Amino acid sequence: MMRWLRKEKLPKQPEEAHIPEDVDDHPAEGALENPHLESSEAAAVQEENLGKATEQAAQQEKESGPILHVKEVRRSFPVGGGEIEVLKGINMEVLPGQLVMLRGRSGSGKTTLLNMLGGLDQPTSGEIWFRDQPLHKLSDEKRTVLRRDQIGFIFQAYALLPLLSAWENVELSLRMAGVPSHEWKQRVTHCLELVGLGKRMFHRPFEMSGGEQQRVAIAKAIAHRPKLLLADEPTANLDSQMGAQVMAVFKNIIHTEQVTICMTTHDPTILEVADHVYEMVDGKFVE
Ligand SMILES: Nc1ncnc2c1ncn2[C@@H]1O[C@H](COP(=O)(O)OP(=O)(O)OP(=O)(O)O)[C@@H](O)[C@H]1O
Repeated sequence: MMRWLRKEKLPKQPEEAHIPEDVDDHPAEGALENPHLESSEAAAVQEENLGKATEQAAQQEKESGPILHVKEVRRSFPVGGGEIEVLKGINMEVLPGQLVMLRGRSGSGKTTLLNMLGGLDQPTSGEIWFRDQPLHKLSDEKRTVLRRDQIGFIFQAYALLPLLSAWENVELSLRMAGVPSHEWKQRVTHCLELVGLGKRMFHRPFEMSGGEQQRVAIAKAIAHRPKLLLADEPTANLDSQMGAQVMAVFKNIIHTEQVTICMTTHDPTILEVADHVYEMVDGKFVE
């Protein structure tokens, strides 16, 4: 049976993450009560313990070396009778729990590199390691499995199915990732609440702002608990306030979901939230 979500039982967002609260005062239809939160005191203890556990997990991950290691990567494409070299010797490391940005002008090669970090494409030469997996050598099949299990993607244009509600969009990604159906309800609720959309769960994309749609896309991308989230210009279609909200969600999920984020951007105003910025010029990183 469906129940109302009582306000005092909503999980708190960390203060530093300015994720907007839903303005709608009506509780979300079908939202779940959390049976573990018997009182506000218990909730506070639970939250504190969770915080400690996630910090420890993040620390352990950090100590275990990079999640991505890119060595001398080059990528050429055949064009006309010749070839164009788009990536010209890229080296980078991404540590677990980092928010890393690739910044550069249009055509500098950011998307080409991001596609390779996610195993959508392979380098002409060089190496890309995802943990102990050599993405540069894996077959299409193995890269597909790795992507499905461990990587989430977010695009500039949200990539939501327009006739499905926010809830159904997120649920669909769990179905596709092969997550057991008994986990869907709790996980979809959790992910949508995490991105500040607990009261927009049953809206369809056209009933939401661009920023809200992008936050649904984030919930969808993290629902199957990927280790790595790749985002191609996730704030490009948003105004500065909505862009800042998306960045606040990113900072938040790094801690709560132990995810690592690598994103491309043109936007200089969001660079300050990055742990590391790689500046790309004509297929190379510059200082
Ligand atoms: N499959 C391909 N075949 C030929 N050229 C390609 C191919 N993919 C990318 N390129 C070229 O590589 C260059 C870099 O493209 P890429 O999309 O990586 O740049 P970008 O920095 O992400 O640009 P933007 O910010 O506009 O998205 C461009 O000149 C593009 O035309």
